[in-house]
Amino acid sequence: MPDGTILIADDDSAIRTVLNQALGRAGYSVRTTGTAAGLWRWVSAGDGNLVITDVVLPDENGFDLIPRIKRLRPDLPIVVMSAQNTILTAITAAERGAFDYLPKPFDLKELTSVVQRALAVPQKSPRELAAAEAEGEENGLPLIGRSAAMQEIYRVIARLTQTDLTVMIMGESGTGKELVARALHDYGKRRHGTFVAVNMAAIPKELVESELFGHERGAFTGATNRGVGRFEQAEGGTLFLDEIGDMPLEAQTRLLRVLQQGEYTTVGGRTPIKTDVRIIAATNRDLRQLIQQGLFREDLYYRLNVVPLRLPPLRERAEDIADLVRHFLRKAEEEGLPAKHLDPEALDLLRHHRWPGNVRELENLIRRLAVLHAGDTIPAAAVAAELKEPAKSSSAEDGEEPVSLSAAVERHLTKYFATHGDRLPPPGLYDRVLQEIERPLLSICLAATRGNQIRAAHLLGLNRNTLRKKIRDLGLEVIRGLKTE
Ligand SMILES: Nc1ncnc2c1ncn2[C@@H]1O[C@H](COP(=O)(O)OP(=O)(O)OP(=O)(O)O)[C@@H](O)[C@H]1O
Repeated sequence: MPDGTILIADDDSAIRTVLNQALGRAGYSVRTTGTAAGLWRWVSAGDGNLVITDVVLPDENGFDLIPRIKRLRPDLPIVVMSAQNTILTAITAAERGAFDYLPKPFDLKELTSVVQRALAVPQKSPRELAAAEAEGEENGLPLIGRSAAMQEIYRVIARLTQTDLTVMIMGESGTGKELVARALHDYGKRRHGTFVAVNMAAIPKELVESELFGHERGAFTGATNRGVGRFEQAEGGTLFLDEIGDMPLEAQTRLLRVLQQGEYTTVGGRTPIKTDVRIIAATNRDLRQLIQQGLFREDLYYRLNVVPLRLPPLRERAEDIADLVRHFLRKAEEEGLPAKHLDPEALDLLRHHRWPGNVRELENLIRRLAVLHAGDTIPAAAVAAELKEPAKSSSAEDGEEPVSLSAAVERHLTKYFATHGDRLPPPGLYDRVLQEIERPLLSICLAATRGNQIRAAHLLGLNRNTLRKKIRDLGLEVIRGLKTE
């Protein structure tokens, strides 16, 4: 039979009754009150082994009460319940020293298991009471969505704010992986350090190592100066490695060393450099499959996957769509567009869409509707037309197949430039980019003509000798009869 007295503060008498019964049945003795003053009286008298409190109480905000309780009784665990289910509620609860946070409505089984854990773990002394952001102010929220799936994400983020653990964020493109990584940084211990994001897929493979670890002067052709790597930039802060599955094997080995020994060497350098960087990785690919194919190191996978966080696709949390739409419409308004809202039927259409490009696709669609639609209520027909519309110029952003080659190249290059922040990419970009395009262009044409160079030259509109030279320069393998017709 578990023992311990649980003090419950909630102004809703129905909730008090339900909790009283559920925890009483589980064997605890329970005392309930509808006010902060009632709770404070018990706590200051030394009663109770655990507090469960609502945030909004008639006489005081639960969040203001927590630090006082913690000062008086640092070991008394506090569980916060709230119907204001935003990321800030979860984080504020963690910052104020709450043991856990339960978004309302919650499952009673979940409550009992939180209670068991809280009573089993000896509480730490109160943590730094960081100034909490104004609660419930949706405008400033980094992540929108109150679905159960997002609540779970917020709780994990809140638990991680006091740690430096390596996190692996998994999720389809556009689900908000980078946003979560930023939230982990912005609300964590390293928030005063720099957040550096690098997209592995956007950097030419041969440059990944120097990009991450920096290079010495003369380390390779074109390295006329010492190059500062992303690790150095992120010192004391967080390094976000996006699309980690695209990291070449040699760079993986260097990264593993950082995670094992906390040090690295620059490209062309010999002296190991100590580093203090928190790593957050993200992927939209199945890393286990890449491991099986020999493309990803298993030992690195385990080092990165200390805390796995799976971001659900938007189609699995359709209940978040209304909040997201409101958020994006408000953003459009802030950008100077007239205020608009969506007709309920239009919203329904959005709830039933599959969203292959996830939140990014929704964001772009709302922006398009806000720009293109004249009236202040956007009707279902306008949404239906947009959803039916095949790719438009911004659909590459939506995570669907890009419309045109130039749109795809533009998207790729924009990402590539963005990964350099204020700096410019290494010189020689023109030739590198053209080669990247030339290579698939030639190999696809050669495959289509079953390696017949005369036909391939004709298809390309190139002189045969020019094609032959390009094949040689690019080191392409030409296999005859590659493609069966
Ligand atoms: N929960 C959310 N609330 C508000 N905006 C969101 C949310 N999730 C994603 N977004 C927005 O959607 C867009 C895509 O998000 P983000 O870049 O974080 O996704 P991602 O998973 O990292 O994508 P990719 O895998 O393509 O890099 C961004 O503009 C981001 O602001």
